[in-house]
Amino acid sequence: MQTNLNIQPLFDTEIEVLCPATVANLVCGFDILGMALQDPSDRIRMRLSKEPGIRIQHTDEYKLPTEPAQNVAGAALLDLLQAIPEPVGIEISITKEIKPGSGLGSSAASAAGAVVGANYLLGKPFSDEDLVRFAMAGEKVASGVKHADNITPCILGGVTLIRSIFPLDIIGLSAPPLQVTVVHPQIEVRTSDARQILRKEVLLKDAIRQWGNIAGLVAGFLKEDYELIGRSLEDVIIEPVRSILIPGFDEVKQRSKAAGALGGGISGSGPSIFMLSKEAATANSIAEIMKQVYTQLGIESKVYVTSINSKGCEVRITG
Ligand SMILES: Nc1ncnc2c1ncn2[C@@H]1O[C@H](COP(=O)(O)OP(=O)(O)O)[C@@H](O)[C@H]1O
Ligand SMILES: N[C@@H](CCOP(=O)(O)O)C(=O)O
Repeated sequence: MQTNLNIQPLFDTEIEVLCPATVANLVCGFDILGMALQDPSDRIRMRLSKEPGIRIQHTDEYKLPTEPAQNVAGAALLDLLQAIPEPVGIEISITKEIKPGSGLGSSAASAAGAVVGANYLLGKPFSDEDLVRFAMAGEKVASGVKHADNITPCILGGVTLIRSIFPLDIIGLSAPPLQVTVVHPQIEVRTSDARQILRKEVLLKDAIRQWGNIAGLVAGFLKEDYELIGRSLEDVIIEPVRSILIPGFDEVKQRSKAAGALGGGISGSGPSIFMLSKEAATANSIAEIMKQVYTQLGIESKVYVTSINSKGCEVRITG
């Protein structure tokens, strides 16, 4: 518990938090790189209560657990509440547009949005780093391990690099304007499953290639060098294993690149696939290719043509 916190609870205020989807890994940066998207987003309505405890409701069809310790938002809030001296209650109602198991940071959106909202209602006693730490307790519930590559861009917006989680070291990266096309084939890949199939050891030659790509991608963002970004979007470690779980992956990637995409790959742990491009017209052509691939495979899909969200979770007073 932190004893010197300045807590000023807003008991009579109701808020809504807009929580953006995120693309983790950015192909080569497993667990360390991520970016927030303009679309889709979840919404969380929240208020404080004088009756201690966390009460969770869902207004969507996903039948997610409402028991706080099993819901990622609840787990993150339990961690946050342990850090404050006075017991308070929190009531939250979650409306998900980011389907769980999508690879678009569905779990992170709930965990991040819940702690951003609670911090606002408590008079903002916590730093962004504190909020990332609390929200990681939610990711542990969803995937079995703490990782901050979705949580951080969801809270801060933009493109972020997590140099380390213990101790937490976050670097916000500038990036040139980019169009992002995302396809979410309507199959579920749980992050916990997609982590279990990964090899535990990496060949040195693959590690060297991956380091080159991560460094190249970060340099490409900072230098606004689209060609460098494109050629660094390569993953020789995770993608060869996980792409097997995603029907149509190779075709989407190959045809999107032929249509002018800078590059792309699996979004988070999949099954969503994202592609980056410079021009809006290219992003729209890629969307058509993605739809075609999944129509031909007989798999329902949802396609988003969007861009980087620079704000992260946004709080609005509703009552
Ligand atoms: N509020 C919540 N939002 C999303 N997923 C949740 C929530 N609470 C618990 N979960 C669980 O987390 C898992 C989804 O997380 P994950 O597999 O990481 O999906 P995603 O890749 O979309 O983030 C599911 O098992 C789901 O039941
Ligand atoms: N680095 C994690 C990211 C998981 O992202 P999600 O959107 O699938 O939850 C991983 O690749 O396992």
